[in-house]
Amino acid sequence: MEEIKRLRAEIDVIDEEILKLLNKRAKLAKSIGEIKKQLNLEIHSPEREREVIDRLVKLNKELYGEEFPSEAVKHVFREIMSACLSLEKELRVAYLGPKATFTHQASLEHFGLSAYYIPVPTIRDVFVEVETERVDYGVVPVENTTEGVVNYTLDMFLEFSVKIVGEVVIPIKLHLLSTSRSLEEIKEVYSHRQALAQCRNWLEKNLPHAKLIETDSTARACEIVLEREGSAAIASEVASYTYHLNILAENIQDNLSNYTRFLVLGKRDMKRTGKDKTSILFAVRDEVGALYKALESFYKYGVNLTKIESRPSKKKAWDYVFFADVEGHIEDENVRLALEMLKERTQMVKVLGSYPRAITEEG
Ligand SMILES: O=C(O)C(=O)C[C@]1(C(=O)O)C=C[C@@H](O)C=C1
Repeated sequence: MEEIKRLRAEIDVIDEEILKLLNKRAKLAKSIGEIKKQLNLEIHSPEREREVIDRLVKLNKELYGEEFPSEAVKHVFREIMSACLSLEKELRVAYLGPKATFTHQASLEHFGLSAYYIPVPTIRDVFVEVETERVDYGVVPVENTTEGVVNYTLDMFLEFSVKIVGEVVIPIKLHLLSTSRSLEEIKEVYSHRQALAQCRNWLEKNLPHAKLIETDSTARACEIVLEREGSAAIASEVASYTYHLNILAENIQDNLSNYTRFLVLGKRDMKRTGKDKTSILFAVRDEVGALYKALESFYKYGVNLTKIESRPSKKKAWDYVFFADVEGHIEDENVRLALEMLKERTQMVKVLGSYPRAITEEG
């Protein structure tokens, strides 16, 4: 016990030191904010934030052998910079709500707890908020490892001129939430279509007679469940706290490594960080080998194509557009040349954005 007391006293001294340094850091950030305002510069600098995190994770590995986990370094500094930024400017972020959706969780992970979050009811509304500059950023889901692409999000890029300025990838852990305490009482299960689909096998095995009802979001399912006895929602752990629901069963998704990718939308071009991705939209001519010729542009300049999706153009029947992700930034020479060639070989090319790749557990 004496030993614990002594060690805690040491921790107290360190905590005070951390606190002192945090306040010193906040003051410096405020000064940077004032200079940026005078010079009319963009206050939020995601490129700088990325640089800070990358540098510290590297130091943490090289100097300290990750005594403090690098994953935690990312989270701690995410929050420190979120708080410092809030002293310079209020960052407004719209996301596909309501509160406690996975998009909310992804937004918090990307912008930290100190941003001002605005839940909006539909993916289209997120695009509208960003396009009309009522918010600085928007966050929408775009694809899931089990269920595939969120077509609705891709289609919005045909209508709006917002840019992709970032991406967030989070593991999706789905739980069965209810006001009831036992599985036997559950007659109805509410959730978003994709969440219900992701738990198909578990539901067939454990609740074969329950009625499955689709809702607009996992969070909306929780709101309904609060008012209906004998019902359960499939939603996140954050939703269980937010709506004060019991977790009846944990991790019920069929595929245990289930991830969703979200896009961060904004209005400006992002600077090159060296770990970037570029998303493009293109339409090919109606002729033999058109897609082959288009994709040859990437092959010729050694640009790695990480994803390609086709969607109806909505202009003409059987007319398609392609959404593609490539590695690199539009200012990288090989990406620039590949896009020039792509423009010559297609009907239309629209760069949706070059942005820093998601910070994942692998780094
Ligand atoms: O370096 C800056 O430009 C700052 O404003 C400071 C700081 C930080 O806390 O490190 C805060 C907000 C920016 O988005 C980036 C970094």
